[in-house]
Amino acid sequence: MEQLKINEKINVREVLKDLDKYTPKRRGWTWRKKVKNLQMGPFTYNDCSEPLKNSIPIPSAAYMGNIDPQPIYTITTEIASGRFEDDIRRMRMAAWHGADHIMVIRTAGQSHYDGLIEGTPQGIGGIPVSRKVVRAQRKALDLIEEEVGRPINYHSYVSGVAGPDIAVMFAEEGVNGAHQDPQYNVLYRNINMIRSFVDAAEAKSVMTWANMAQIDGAHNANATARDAWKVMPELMVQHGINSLYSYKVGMKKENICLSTVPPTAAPAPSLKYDLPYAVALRELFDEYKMRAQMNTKYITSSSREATVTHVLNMLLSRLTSADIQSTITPDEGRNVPWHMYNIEACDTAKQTLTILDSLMEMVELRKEGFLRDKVRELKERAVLYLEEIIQEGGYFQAVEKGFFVDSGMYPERHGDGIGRKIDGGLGFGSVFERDEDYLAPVTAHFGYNNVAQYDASAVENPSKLIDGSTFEKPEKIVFIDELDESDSVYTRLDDSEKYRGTSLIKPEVQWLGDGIVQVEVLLPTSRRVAEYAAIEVGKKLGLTDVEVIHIEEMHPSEATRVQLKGTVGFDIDLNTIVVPDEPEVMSNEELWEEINGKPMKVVAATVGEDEHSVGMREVIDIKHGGIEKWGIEVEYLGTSCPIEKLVDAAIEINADAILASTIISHDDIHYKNMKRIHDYAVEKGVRDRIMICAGGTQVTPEIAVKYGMDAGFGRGTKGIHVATFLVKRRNEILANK
Ligand SMILES: Cc1ncc(COP(=O)(O)O)c(/C=N\CC[C@H](N)C(=O)O)c1O
Repeated sequence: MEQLKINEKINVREVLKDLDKYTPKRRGWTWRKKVKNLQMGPFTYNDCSEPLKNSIPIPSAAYMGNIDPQPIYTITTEIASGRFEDDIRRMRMAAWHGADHIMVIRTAGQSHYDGLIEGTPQGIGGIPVSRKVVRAQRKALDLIEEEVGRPINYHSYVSGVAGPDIAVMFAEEGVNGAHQDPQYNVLYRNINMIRSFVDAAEAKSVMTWANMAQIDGAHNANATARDAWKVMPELMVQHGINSLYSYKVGMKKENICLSTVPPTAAPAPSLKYDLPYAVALRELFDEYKMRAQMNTKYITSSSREATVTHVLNMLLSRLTSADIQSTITPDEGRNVPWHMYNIEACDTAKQTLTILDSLMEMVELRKEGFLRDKVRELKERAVLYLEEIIQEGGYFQAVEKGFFVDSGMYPERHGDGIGRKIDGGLGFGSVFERDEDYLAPVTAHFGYNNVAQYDASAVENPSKLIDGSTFEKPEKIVFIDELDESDSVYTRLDDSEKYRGTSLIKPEVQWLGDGIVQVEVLLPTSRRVAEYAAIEVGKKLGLTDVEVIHIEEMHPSEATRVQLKGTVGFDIDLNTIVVPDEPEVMSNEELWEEINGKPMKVVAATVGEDEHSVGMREVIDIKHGGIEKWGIEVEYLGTSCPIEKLVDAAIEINADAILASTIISHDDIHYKNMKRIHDYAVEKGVRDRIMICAGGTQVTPEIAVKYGMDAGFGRGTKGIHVATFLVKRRNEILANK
């Protein structure tokens, strides 16, 4: 499949073609490459990695030459709408916004499938992670990483009763990272603990062969505990159990990532809890990688609140360390995350980590006092907890006794932990001791394997007995296409075909053509009433399936803020839309020649009671690419300039044009001022020989003209746009004389 074209959408049908012949370009995890003293624009960065070939910077980059610095941390976004074909589109968006770790949430309950899922059925809250889905998404990511110019790590979960099967499939398919932690099976999926640990050894052995990065499941205790900060001691023990088990299976420490979440959020005094914990963890596990996940427990339907929490989570990462910064979408508390919120999460991570560049060159953590006392206390609690587990006979016994996720902070116990039976849970009784003559002629197999009985020279390479396993001979992989002719990507593509490659588009939040929009209203009534009044607003707007997704009191009786979602019943036909051409601009040479040939004078000011000056200065000053650059003579009258003074000055110096900056738009004062300038110039009898332009962030050009301007300039206007207009309009006036 040829490279992606920036101005063309990814063609999912193309991606699906010849999937049975696709083999992964590489295996294993790719870390970002640090660039020491990275120069971007006028700035030097110390904690950044190589810039991208193509990307979308945060909006304020517009003030700084559109630079888009990439922090050194890998940035994760979790994508799983249930339709992998739409997730591919979102992956492309996220990659352009700086994500290089795409984590795919699995369909509800996939941990309980005792085997692989095949084909491309639609998922619930995630996608059924099947070989075909993995292959299609990895193939799409090959194209997307080419487009942005940075390797992208593809990641999902090796958990559940089919863990080893999934690990093998991931290894065959070039998956780059996965969650693998037997404790997750035991505590959160009630899978038998013997089965879980035996499977984990196999799965980890395979992941090691594939050089995959592993993320553990400790973050689940944060999310599950009554009070997340109470499980800090046990979390360190959980990390230790999975990390050491992985290491003993043969996994390299640099591929073992501890999944650590700041345990609290406001209104708790968070850093008093989160910082000591983060320091203690990193001191105990300094040989391993840190996968910092943002807090998902104390997240509500307020995307603003989630974003603030996540920004401070990244301050914590910078104050301590992180190798992977996993983002949580700010709408996680109210939806199956939508496209735009995955992108917001990526931008929040990139923006915050960039702001905090070089932080630890300027601050250091105190070596005595509260922080150190708490760090020590947490370590002591963790060691005591581990000692008691050993006293009780080990991990399995401790789980049986409900040691884990107890709501008391160890050694305080409330007896309400998650208890699991050694002889219980899914898969109990399914583990058998291998016979004397047990043989599995495969690669990366864990444990006893009597290869020598057939060929002593093959002991280190059992698959030699069958001339290579699927790891050595990918052509031996059996690729199963679809199992269900109705529930597959093809039926879904057919259903939404009319929005592919036609002139029809529809608003969407997660799936092409889903028609869902979000509306924000503020209603001058109480919360309870506003909830129902907002739904009426949605219905009167013609929306169906109207639901309130966030509601917030401004005051018990004065007002309530409501965000709702609903579905539109219409398509937009792009053939019926008039899209004005981009304002063309003249070249430097053309402008210099024009102004040299016919000098031009303008009078400029910010009008009315308005002190904003930055915009106008950018349009005027040479160093910002302003109109003086081409020799236009400017008389700048400053800010809060009366209309009459502006026009009188233009008359006095016989100016060719007036430039009025109108930033404040309250009660449409900007348009009212435009009309006053026009009317006063008419009254003075000079309107036909002086061009009048108005500009400002809230100015809509078409409306400015309606209020008597020759031209209006909105957000993002540059000097060259204004200079081009003035020269062209003056030539028109001269031609008509
Ligand atoms: C160790 C482990 N295995 C499997 C799963 C999920 O597996 P199911 O298919 O059973 O849902 C999880 C869940 N957490 C991952 C999402 C979180 N937001 C994260 O980024 O880590 C897990 O932690």
